Amino acid sequence: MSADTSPVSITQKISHALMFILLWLGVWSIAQLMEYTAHASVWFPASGLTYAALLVAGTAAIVPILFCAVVVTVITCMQYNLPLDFAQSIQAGLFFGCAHIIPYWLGSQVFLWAARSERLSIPGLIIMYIINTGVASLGTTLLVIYSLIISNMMQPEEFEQTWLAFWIGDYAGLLILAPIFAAVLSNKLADSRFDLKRHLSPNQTQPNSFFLTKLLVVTLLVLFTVTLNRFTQQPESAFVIFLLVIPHMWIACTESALFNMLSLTYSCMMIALCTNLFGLNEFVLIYQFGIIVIAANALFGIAVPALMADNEKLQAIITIDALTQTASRQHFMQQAERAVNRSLKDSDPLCLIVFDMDNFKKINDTFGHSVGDKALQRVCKVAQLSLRPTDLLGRFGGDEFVALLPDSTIVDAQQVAQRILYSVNKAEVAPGQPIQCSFGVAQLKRNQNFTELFNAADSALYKAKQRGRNTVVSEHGINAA
Ligand SMILES: Nc1nc2c(ncn2[C@@H]2O[C@H](COP(=O)(O)OP(=O)(O)OP(=O)(O)O)[C@@H](O)[C@H]2O)c(=O)[nH]1
Repeated sequence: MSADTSPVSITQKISHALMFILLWLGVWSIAQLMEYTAHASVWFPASGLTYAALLVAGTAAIVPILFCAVVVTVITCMQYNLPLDFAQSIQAGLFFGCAHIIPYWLGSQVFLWAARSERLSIPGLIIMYIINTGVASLGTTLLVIYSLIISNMMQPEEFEQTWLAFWIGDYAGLLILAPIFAAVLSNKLADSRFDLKRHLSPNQTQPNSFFLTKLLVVTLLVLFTVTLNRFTQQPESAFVIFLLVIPHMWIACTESALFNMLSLTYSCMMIALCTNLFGLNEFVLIYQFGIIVIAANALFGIAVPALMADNEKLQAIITIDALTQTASRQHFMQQAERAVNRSLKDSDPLCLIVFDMDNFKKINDTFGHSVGDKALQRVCKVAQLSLRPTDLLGRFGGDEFVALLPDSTIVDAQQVAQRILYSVNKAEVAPGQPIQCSFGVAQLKRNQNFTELFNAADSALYKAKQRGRNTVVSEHGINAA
């Protein structure tokens, strides 16, 4: 068995490693296009890929990334004509690889632990992610610069002017791209250790309306900022880029997490390319900070649709009885109190029917709880068919139900109760075993409140039980015809 499966898993591992290598080198080449000074890009997408790969694939991602680190170091040595021979550049590549991987490995494992423990809410997890990636990218920055210095690829005095741009570039790549790469990789890998979809509400694969308009606003704002900055050559005009927070919050609050991240990637690519094209290297740190602030804000926005969906679920739990899909006791009481006030104010009649299944305990004991549950559901379905859309059916607990009938007199309500009883009797728990119910009906009087109305209907129900069950009794003790 293992002889059969191990070659497949080795093949899979090799194909995953090749995928990491191709993806990483591709992403690194894109970053090269956006490099505005030696060793520093406006943002560094490869950092996002490294973090995501370590998060999703764990140690399996280390060797391919290390290999890529060596390859890009050899290329960089040639690109900058650095005085390193081949063996030295390989050694420098290994140093760079370790310095790049170790902090991201630690950061991703801490994040994985937090996500798996499920102790943090989505906003909590996002805060944790923003801090975690910030610290990890700072750690990587310091270690990588140190590795470049000891490998003679960078002079110690270059540290001061490089570290901040280096850090922010890595941080931006991480903040924006790691979630996208994590989603792509966890889809591709069968043994993924992290599934982003579990933590966010299921992603829509289609954008919502006006998505293109939102992107157009983003595009115009970036173009406006870089044009203004180009003409004025003043740092003040570069700060206009922070206004991107507005369209990105609009996108974050109205689009799924996927389109939120894609639009952020689009903005960052645009900013990086435009600052290059418009020759704004002097102000690039402002743009980098703009990217970080916009991305961190938009990440919080991801939580909004998820929180709204959670809220809707909670609202449904509070207002609807899970078994019968009728109004919960709490919701029914709220609605009934409002209806009572309205009825008293407008002098409109209002009635309440309280009904309870007969010998329900026996049904449970004889046929089991699940048959009992089905009987409860059946009674509600049948009752609902006899009610108007303006009536409200609720479950007060166990096998006791209530129906509120606005604009109905006691005669109307008795007829409705009779109709329900008739339909309920036609339903069977088992062949030859019809469901039976007892009903109490009452009409609201002047100066009564809901509790008094309920007590009147409930004591009518008590009489119905005393009179042999399976009948309708009104508050005056009269059996309905
Ligand atoms: N299957 C099921 N049983 C429930 C549920 N909630 C309460 N019960 C049962 O409903 C039964 C209600 O029993 P009783 O209050 O004695 O009422 P009854 O047997 O209908 O007797 P009468 O009302 O006097 O006719 C209890 O056995 C509860 O365990 C539920 O959600 N599902």
